[in-house]
Formats: sequence, C-alpha cells, structure tokens
Amino acid sequence: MVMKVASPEKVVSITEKVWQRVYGGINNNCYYYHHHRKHQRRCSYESEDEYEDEDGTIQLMQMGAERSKNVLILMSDTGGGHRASAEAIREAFRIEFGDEYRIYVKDVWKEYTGWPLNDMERSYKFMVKHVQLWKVAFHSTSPRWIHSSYLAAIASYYAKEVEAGLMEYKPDIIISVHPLMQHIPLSVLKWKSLQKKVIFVTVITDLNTCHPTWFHPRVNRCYCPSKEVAKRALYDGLEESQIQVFGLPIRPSFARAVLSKDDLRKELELDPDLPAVLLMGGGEGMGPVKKTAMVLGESLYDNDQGKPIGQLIIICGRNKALASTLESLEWKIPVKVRGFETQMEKWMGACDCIITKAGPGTIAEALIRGLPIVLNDYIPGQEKGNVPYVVDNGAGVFTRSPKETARIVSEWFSTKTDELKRMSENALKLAQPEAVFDIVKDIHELACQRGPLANIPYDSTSSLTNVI
Ligand SMILES: CCCCCCCC/C=C\CCCCCCCC(=O)OC[C@H](CO[C@@H]1O[C@H](CO)[C@H](O)[C@H](O)[C@H]1O)OC(=O)CCCCCCC/C=C\CCCCCCCC
Ligand SMILES: O=c1ccn([C@@H]2O[C@H](COP(=O)(O)OP(=O)(O)O)[C@@H](O)[C@H]2O)c(=O)[nH]1
Repeated sequence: MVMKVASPEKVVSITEKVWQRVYGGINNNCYYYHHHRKHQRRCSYESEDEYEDEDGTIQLMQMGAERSKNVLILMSDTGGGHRASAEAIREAFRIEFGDEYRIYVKDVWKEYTGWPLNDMERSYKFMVKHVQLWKVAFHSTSPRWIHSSYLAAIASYYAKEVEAGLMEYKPDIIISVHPLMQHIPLSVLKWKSLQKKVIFVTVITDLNTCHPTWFHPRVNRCYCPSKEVAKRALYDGLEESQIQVFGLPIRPSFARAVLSKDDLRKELELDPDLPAVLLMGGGEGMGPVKKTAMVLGESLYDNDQGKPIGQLIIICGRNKALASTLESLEWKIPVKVRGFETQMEKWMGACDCIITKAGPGTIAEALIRGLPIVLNDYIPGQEKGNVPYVVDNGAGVFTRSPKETARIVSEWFSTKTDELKRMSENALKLAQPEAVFDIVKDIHELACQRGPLANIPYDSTSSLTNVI
C-alpha cells in the first residue's frame, strides 16, 4: 500500500539534525532533516518504510519483515561520465532485481558538506580549462601519503556532515563511482563501526591511467574496467580477491536495445543515405569541437560533384554557448546541432564513426555501437591512457589537428571504407556491453553472503554522534 503525505518545510542546523536523530531514535522512530531540500523526514524501521519523491512528498510503504536493501551510489558531476555510470548501475539493478534494491544516486558532498567538497564541479571545470593546473594537481596528489593526508583532514572536518548525508539513505550497500569518494565515507563508516554492516564497493570509471585515490584497501570490491587498471590496483596494495574486471558500466539501453540504423535515422530526422559522423566532447562539450566542425563542414563537401559526401551531428552536451555558436553558422553539408542528449545510444546507433575527446564513457559506448573513433583531445592524467587503449587495439586514431581529423573522416567516407569497416570490427571486439550486469550481479552476491547483517538498521547511539 502506498500513501502520500505532504512534506513540511523546515530549516535546521547539522547539529540539530544529528541531535534529533540521536534522541528521536527512542521509540524506534528517527528524524532526519535534509538541510538543503529543507524537508523534514520521518521514518520508523518497524513496519513501514518511506522515501521522498522528486516533488517533495513522502511515500509511506507497508513493508513485510524483509525490507528492500538500500543502495547509495556516490557520484559527482565532474564531467558527465560518473553520472552516466551511476545511472547505468541503477538501471541494471532495476532490470535484474526489481524492487529488491532501492537505489539512490547522490552527490552527498554537494548536498551536505561545505567548501571545497561542495564545489567540486566548478573547481574541476576551472582546473581542466587551465590544463597545466590540472596536470600539476593530478600528479602532485598521486602519492598516497599526500592524498591520504588531505582526505583524512577533510574527513575529520566534515565527519558529522558526511555521516548525516550517508545515513539519511540508510545504505546497506554504498557504491562509489568517483575517485574522491572512497576515503571519506570509509573513514566515517570506520568511526561509526559500520564497516562490517555496510558493503562498500568502488566502480572505477577510468579505463587506464586512473588516479590512485580510486584504490582504497578497505573496500569489499574494486571493479576495474580493464586489465590495465586491475594491475594498478594490485600495485597499489589491493588484494586479488578484492578486484574484479568486468568492464566499464554503460547504460543498459546501449547493451539491450535492438536498434536499426535506418529506423534511427528516420526517427532522428537524419539523411537516410549519407554516411554520418558524430562530433562531441563529453558531457560538458569540451575539446576542439567548434574548429573541427568548421573544417569538417568543408571537407565533407565534394566541390567537383557539388554535393556532400557525409553528414555531421554535433552534440554539445551542457555547453550552451557552443551549441548556439554552431547553430548560427551556415553549412554546405547536412548538420544537426544538439545540446545535452539523454538517448546517446540512438545518436551513436545512427552514425558511422565518432570524433571525441578521450572520455572513458563515450569511448566505451562508441565501442559497443562499433563506431571507429577519432580521439581529438584528452585531459592530462586520467584520460591520457585512454588514447593507447583505443589506438593500440585498432579501434581508432588520435590527432589533435582538426584538419587531420577532417581528412581522416573524409577518407573513411570515400576511399578508405575498408579501414572504417576493420576499425568498426575491432571496436566491437573491445566492447563490454554486459559489464554493468556482471557488476550488479556480483554486488548482489556480496549482499547475499552478508545475509541479514546487511539489513541491520543503524544504531543511532554509536560513538561519533554521542560526542557531539
Ligand atoms: C605538493 C602538494 C600539492 C598538493 C596540492 C593539492 C591541491 C588539491 C587540489 C586539487 C585536488 C586535485 C584532486 C586530484 C585527484 C583527482 C582524481 C581524479 O581522477 O579526478 C578526476 C575527477 C573527474 O573525473 C573525471 O572526469 C573526466 C572527464 O572530465 C573523465 O570522465 C574521467 O574519466 C573522470 O574520472 O576529478 C575530480 O573530481 C576532481 C575534482 C577536483 C576538485 C578540486 C578542488 C577541490 C579541492 C579539494 C577537494 C578534496 C581533495 C583534496 C585532496 C586531494 C586528494 C586527491
Ligand atoms: O549530451 C550528452 C553528452 C554526453 N553524454 C554522456 O556523458 C558521458 C560522458 O562521459 P565521458 O567519460 O566520455 O566524459 P566526461 O563528460 O566525463 O568528460 C557519456 O556517457 C555520454 O554518453 C550524454 O548523455 N549526453
């Protein structure tokens, strides 16, 4: 039975929130206050459970003795890949296990803590725009003693806030899909003596040269997308039993949908016959997208015959300025300019090749669709290793030059169609569309091994909150 009640507005401090939780715990009721959404939440562990809808109403659900397990996925919108992987995992849980798991995808840092944790998106955007700054930050924080001390300091400073943020979702399982979301939550779980009760796993979303903050020795599992990453995990001290290599989790719509190129082109209003190249730059529309588009606009036009030899689809992601600039230009060939698209599998399915910066999510998706890839940029550090991953496996090429990019694509669409075909076959060989399902099944097995332990409600009187 599901009943909806309105959620009253209330603003409270963190201390008040924790106080309420500790003392509200008597009589088996507890109160959590979500200070940003300003909603009061009430829950009882005995016979009913609840969750908050997007519209702020609270759902009260009658539960049997066995409640569904809560899974909290920790992510941040630093780039588009972490959210895409989190959503992929959520969808795979739903497909495989239905109501058995209740999934929350959250940026707990943003919702509960303060600077610098709550501002990572902006800081990251700024740093990757000034690429040298990012390079120094990435490499100087790589030694374990440096990042561990920073993160330990931040963990103790924001302990109460992170604890409140994690506990609001009463997680039985925590999944981190972000490099900076291992140390702090694991410290909080340790301080709260919850390590044995809550399963904590990391799902790495970088294909090769990932930052060592991904590897934490106290995780129950570390899912590595490639053998290269698994080697790094072993080198950084993880045990073999902690590591699983299934691939990078990609939204099930990529793996499971049967899509015909002709139908997709009709649906997306593309030319049915001209070969199509997809140009993009991750969730934020980064890299040399504009320059590349302009050169392609010329090179995909056959001046001798007076007609286009290909069509161009440009997905600008959240980069609205880029989209409006490109929309205002005049083109000799058919061009579609789009903003943030939620059905990437359709756009990729309608195209014949892709030009992108070396984002791991986009690469893994393109491989599943069998798209040969022109990598035209990479972020130093975590994306550098994605270039040999694609090139050495014969699934694409790397060039930073827009002219060279345009030349390669024009040849693929005219004189070198056999090369395009060979690369497409290599791409499909590298693809791991089932990875996300293997990951959730493995997590399910971990949860089954834990049995009732994973289902234990939190003891709201344990050490950390008592000190406050
Ligand atoms: C001599 C000592 C000098 C020490 C200087 C310390 C300065 C600290 C300043 C910055 C911290 C830099 C953190 C580096 C670790 C990064 C780990 C990493 O791989 O991050 C990647 C993610 C983004 O995800 C990637 O997106 C890509 C696409 O855009 C692609 O999809 C890729 O696959 C993804 O993995 O980066 C972040 O999320 C970084 C956010 C940076 C915010 C920095 C400002 C806030 C400062 C501190 C936050 C707390 C951490 C401090 C401790 C440092 C520990 C590493
Ligand atoms: O309009 C867009 C642009 C990008 N993406 C997705 O955003 C992710 C980008 O991740 P990637 O690791 O390639 O790069 P990042 O954005 O993290 O730099 C991929 O899953 C893309 O399919 C999307 O869903 N819609």
